[in-house]
Amino acid sequence: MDIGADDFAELSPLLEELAGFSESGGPGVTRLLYTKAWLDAQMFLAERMRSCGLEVRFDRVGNLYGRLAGSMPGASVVLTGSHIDTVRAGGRFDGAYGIAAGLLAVARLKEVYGTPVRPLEVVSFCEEEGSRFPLAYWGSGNVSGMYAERDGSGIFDHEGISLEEAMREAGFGLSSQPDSRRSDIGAFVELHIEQGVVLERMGRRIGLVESIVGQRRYSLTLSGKPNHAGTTPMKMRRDALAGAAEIMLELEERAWHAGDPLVATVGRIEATPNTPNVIAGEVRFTLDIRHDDELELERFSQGVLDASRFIAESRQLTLDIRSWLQTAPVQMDSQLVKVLQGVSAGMGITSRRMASGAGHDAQVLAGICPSAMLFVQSRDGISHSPEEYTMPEHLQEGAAVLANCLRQLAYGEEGLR
Ligand SMILES: NC(=O)NC(NC(N)=O)C(=O)[O-]
Ligand SMILES: [Zn+2]
Ligand SMILES: [Zn+2]
Repeated sequence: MDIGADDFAELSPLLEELAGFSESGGPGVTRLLYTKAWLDAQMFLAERMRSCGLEVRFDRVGNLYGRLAGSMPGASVVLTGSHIDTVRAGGRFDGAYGIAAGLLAVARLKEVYGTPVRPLEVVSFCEEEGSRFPLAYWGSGNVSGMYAERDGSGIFDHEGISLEEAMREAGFGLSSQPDSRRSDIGAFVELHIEQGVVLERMGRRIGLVESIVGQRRYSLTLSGKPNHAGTTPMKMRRDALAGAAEIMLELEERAWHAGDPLVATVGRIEATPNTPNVIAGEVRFTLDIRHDDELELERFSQGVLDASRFIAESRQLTLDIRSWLQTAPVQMDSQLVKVLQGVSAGMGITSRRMASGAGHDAQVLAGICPSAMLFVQSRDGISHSPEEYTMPEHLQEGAAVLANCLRQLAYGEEGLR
């Protein structure tokens, strides 16, 4: 008998508990890499994994694993899970859902079917969003080899704390801890909220992700001359904030012109000294650019950077550009997508193949093992916001589909390369 949505009544309370691990003050959930809220959440999950009878371990960068050993010697691991970090003032489902559902799914499989053939693991990746440090996928990237632990040096957060320092402060980065890099994973299945409106509009319950967009992220620093707002005539100004505004509008206009699926965002801006009666001497801001075609993505990004240089020069500003994320669009494993589709259909649950405009750990894991993703609906497509919401019945249904997929992958003698 298949596991069903009713087996996951504990899911919403677990997500509620996880949402409690947040920087205080709200709104929404803020759980940035290696902060106290982050560490408390990982420790809470570790305890929960232990109480479900899983073997628990942290790796060197702070990824947390719960493992159910398999009976076949040397068999590759079937892995599920997602990321524990959030954006600033994010929702309670992005990332946390895939971990909570994965944990309960593995626990339920253990209860119902006992020891699997292949080892079954749930992971709580330490970081995916790129919200604290100018770097994203630190967790899965250390697993895949996209990053090495030493890449944490020379990367600083807003307050000038290095990634390396923050990692050590949280109790990681020790040579006694297991190396993060893995080569024993046979398949990765990540369950996540859609964060868009496709499923809701189409009236489908499960999204089967076929591809994930490519991304570019940059930090731009424009420098001009801070000066008095009252005594400096307009023609004598070198106003970094006005220059930044012009670049932002140029970016937006180019993005409109390029059309779907190109999207471009300036999500963060900091002006110095950020005072009403001082012309801004320096402005730092970010660019986030995405497309499902690598050539288009690269062409658009270079065009925007050239235009930004031109704007800076014409305003006598200096421009420093730092590129800190470049990911190519990634296809999910077609065989695995078929497995997920078959399981959904077998449970009588409607599904739809789709692309993801959000980045995910699954795109990083795809570099080392067959990877695929399941989506559930997001109310009104809202995410990266305290308003993020998915109905409990949808959450539970997604967990049940995940559990049955994991069962197919880990409890059969065949099916994995
Ligand atoms: N699922 C996500 O929200 N991912 C986000 N984070 C990364 N790293 O892409 C994003 O911005 O799309
Ligand atoms: Zn996110
Ligand atoms: Zn996410």
